[in-house]
Amino acid sequence: MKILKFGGTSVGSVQSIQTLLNILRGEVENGEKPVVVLSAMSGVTNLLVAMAEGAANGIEFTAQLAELEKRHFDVVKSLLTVQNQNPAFTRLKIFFNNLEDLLQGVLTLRELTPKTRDQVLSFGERCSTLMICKIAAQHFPEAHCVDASDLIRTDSSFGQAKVNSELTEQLIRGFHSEHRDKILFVTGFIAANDAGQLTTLGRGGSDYTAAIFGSALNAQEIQIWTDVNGMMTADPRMVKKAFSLPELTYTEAMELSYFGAKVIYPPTMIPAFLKKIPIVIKNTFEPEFEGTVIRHDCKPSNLPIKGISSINNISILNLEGSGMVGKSGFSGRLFSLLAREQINVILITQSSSEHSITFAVQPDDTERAREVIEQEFELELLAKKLEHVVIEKNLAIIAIVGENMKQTPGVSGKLFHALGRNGINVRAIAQGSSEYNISVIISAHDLAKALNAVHDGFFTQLTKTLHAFCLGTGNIGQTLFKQLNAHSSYLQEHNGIQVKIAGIANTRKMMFNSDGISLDSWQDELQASHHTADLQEFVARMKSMNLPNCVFIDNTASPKPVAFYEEVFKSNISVITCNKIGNSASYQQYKTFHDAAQQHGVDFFYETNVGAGLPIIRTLKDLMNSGDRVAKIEAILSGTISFIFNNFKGDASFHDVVKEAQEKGYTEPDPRDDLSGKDFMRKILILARDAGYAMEEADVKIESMLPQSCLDAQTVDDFYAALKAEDAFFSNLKAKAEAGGKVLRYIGKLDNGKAEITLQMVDESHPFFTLSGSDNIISFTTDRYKERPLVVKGPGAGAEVTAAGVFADLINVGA
Ligand SMILES: NC(=O)c1ccc[n+]([C@@H]2O[C@H](COP(=O)([O-])OP(=O)(O)OC[C@H]3O[C@@H](n4cnc5c(N)ncnc54)[C@H](O)[C@@H]3O)[C@@H](O)[C@H]2O)c1
Ligand SMILES: N[C@@H](CCO)C(=O)O
Ligand code: NA
Repeated sequence: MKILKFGGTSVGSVQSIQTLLNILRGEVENGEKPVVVLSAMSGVTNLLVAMAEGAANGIEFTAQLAELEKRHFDVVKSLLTVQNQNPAFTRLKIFFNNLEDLLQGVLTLRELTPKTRDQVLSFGERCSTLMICKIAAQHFPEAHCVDASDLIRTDSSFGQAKVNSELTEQLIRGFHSEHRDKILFVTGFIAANDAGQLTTLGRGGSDYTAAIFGSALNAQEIQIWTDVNGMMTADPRMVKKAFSLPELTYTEAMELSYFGAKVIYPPTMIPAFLKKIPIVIKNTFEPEFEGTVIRHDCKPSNLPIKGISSINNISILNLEGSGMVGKSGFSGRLFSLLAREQINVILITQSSSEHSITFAVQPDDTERAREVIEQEFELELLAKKLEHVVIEKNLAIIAIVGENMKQTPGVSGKLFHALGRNGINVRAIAQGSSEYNISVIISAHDLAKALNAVHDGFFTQLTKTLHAFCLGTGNIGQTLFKQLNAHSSYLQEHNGIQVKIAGIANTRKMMFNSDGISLDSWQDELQASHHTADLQEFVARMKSMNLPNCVFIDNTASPKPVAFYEEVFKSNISVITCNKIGNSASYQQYKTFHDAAQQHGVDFFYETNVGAGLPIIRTLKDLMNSGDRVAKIEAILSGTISFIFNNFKGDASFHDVVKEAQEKGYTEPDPRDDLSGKDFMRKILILARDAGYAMEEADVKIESMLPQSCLDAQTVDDFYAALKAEDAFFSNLKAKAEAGGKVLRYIGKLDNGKAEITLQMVDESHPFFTLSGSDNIISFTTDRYKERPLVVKGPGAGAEVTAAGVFADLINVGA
């Protein structure tokens, strides 16, 4: 025997009622004679409340009553044959007349007692059940309408009546045994006291009705038909990646939905829980979907948690003072007081020093809680054994739930890591020793970010989403977007990583989208954006969007973004940069950035600062972290100059080769930065600092390869003109090298803390002789790589390899 309960939306429209009939047909064809429990049509209970409360305040209800009638009559007209309509209209009309009389009474007396209110509300379920039973009878002649107020006995606590379980079960069993051949359609939510006066069962009342019937009749299962796909891993309005859970234990269901349950209200399920009757939550609007089964014996799962629940607005009250230290009975007094005042305490924490107690309540209860506490503990306050109650508002609770966390170390670590890494401050923590639930209190402002970060952290089989804010849409920036676009589905499938570009800015415009800017149309969108670029605002927006796994990417060659790095780190946002200015300005600044990133637990990646995408920074870091010591670095680290020397052959002009290097995207936006040695100097400086030397720019000796006239040029155009005029100078240089069977090489060296860059002519015995294209080469001589150095070599400039390096840094964020 099964119980099928249909909620408001499942009986709310002609279409959903047709689905309901199909679901029922499936059961009947399997030989079932289910008990069907029904809610009021969606929106009807609220309408009844509004009418009743309105009437108590002298407000007319005729129009609302007409609306109520119409909603039911429209269904009757659509789903009952003409000859069956009149009897249904007559019966419904009697209900509406009774309701009207009642409301008229309320209007006249201007008074709405809880008892009358229950009577008014009962019409929602009574009308829907009558109507649906009549419709069902056309298909199933054994349909039989049952008013649950004849069977469920309660006390007289109107609005939230307590069920007399023993008597009720007797009545239900007796009734059912006489109607075994019937399909019973039962009104949810309503009951009656011993005097036969109507009562209601409170929140989740129809689910409760289903559980009461299920328990009384020892049902094999209780199906709860609603409008969502079962219970989910988190609130789907805040966590887009939330997914439906196939199975939960009763305890998990309780814990998960304790905080702001939407799907079911588990306390109502206790009768089913006690008898170990499985509860199946199904979606009327997607009946094939399996939904969630809540049962006693779930299949083992290897996930440490089942889901994350949350309450989006709570307050906490903090009590401190010597008066409670070592004093038994203090918390007893406190919490009995709150219970007496019907103030629901959502969460409690107390430190083992017993000096303070913190507890969470609904915002509406906050002030009253303070008042009653300060009254109750007036003497302690006067004697200064207790401080005044401190209230904090605008907080939220996030809780991870699952029976698997019991005896599993590392679960709380994961939770706090996800929160900490995203800069979410934890105000209070609670974990019961049953280990089913770890709850933390955070700022309400951080809730969505926290939920997503924690969800990503625990459900790693799902995609992890990185939110990137990118500065610079030039050579590198554009290429990065192209690569991300081309590679996004692979990344998602194979690495479980999704990159959303949440912000883009260049020197002219900026734009934002927390759902991710389209990488097909970003150029048009940026062009059309009404936001004028403003770095300060860009950073402020990035912070206020408060997205999880957030990364700031600097693809500019400007010092301006660098001024914001520290602030960005302090906001727990990682920084990736191909811009060398940040790391190569003062050592103090370099150190500040590294310290700030470390202190805030975020990443600072800049692989492309040296040798573009070649693994140079990473290699050096690994050497250092594993306890090696760098004795010497020798390197060619200008892709531009490499390219120039490798192509400056025969009768090629130096000027033309430089132009070509720029066109190929090897040079800095201003090629003088390459040819003056400045770009190389920055790289040597960054390597030296990463190798542990607190060096400054002035400590790097640079032998310039440019004649003074080129260095003096004001603009890039002037520079090219000067270069052209100096063609003979470079041709001579080349001839001299060639005459000796040598090539020109611009080589940097870091030797025991001394750095220099020199122009050399090397013969084929030199390891750097055979370099080609835009290749960089770097050799690390270290304590461990002493005899033969560790060498990294390959193309060290160009948009593709640089963007690829930024891309790789991005994928490693948070790894
Ligand atoms: N080309 C390479 O091989 C290579 C290799 C490694 C590193 N890099 C570095 O990549 C960076 C970018 O080089 P590029 O060739 O793409 O330069 P680019 O001139 O083509 O593009 C720079 C972009 O930055 C934007 N920009 C500049 N100042 C800005 C500001 N204050 N706010 C917002 N946006 C700003 C510009 O609008 C432009 O879109 C440089 O720092 C360079 O050193 C380049
Ligand atoms: N302009 C740089 C780009 C790589 O940092 C070079 O030529 O090496
Ligand atoms: Na590199």
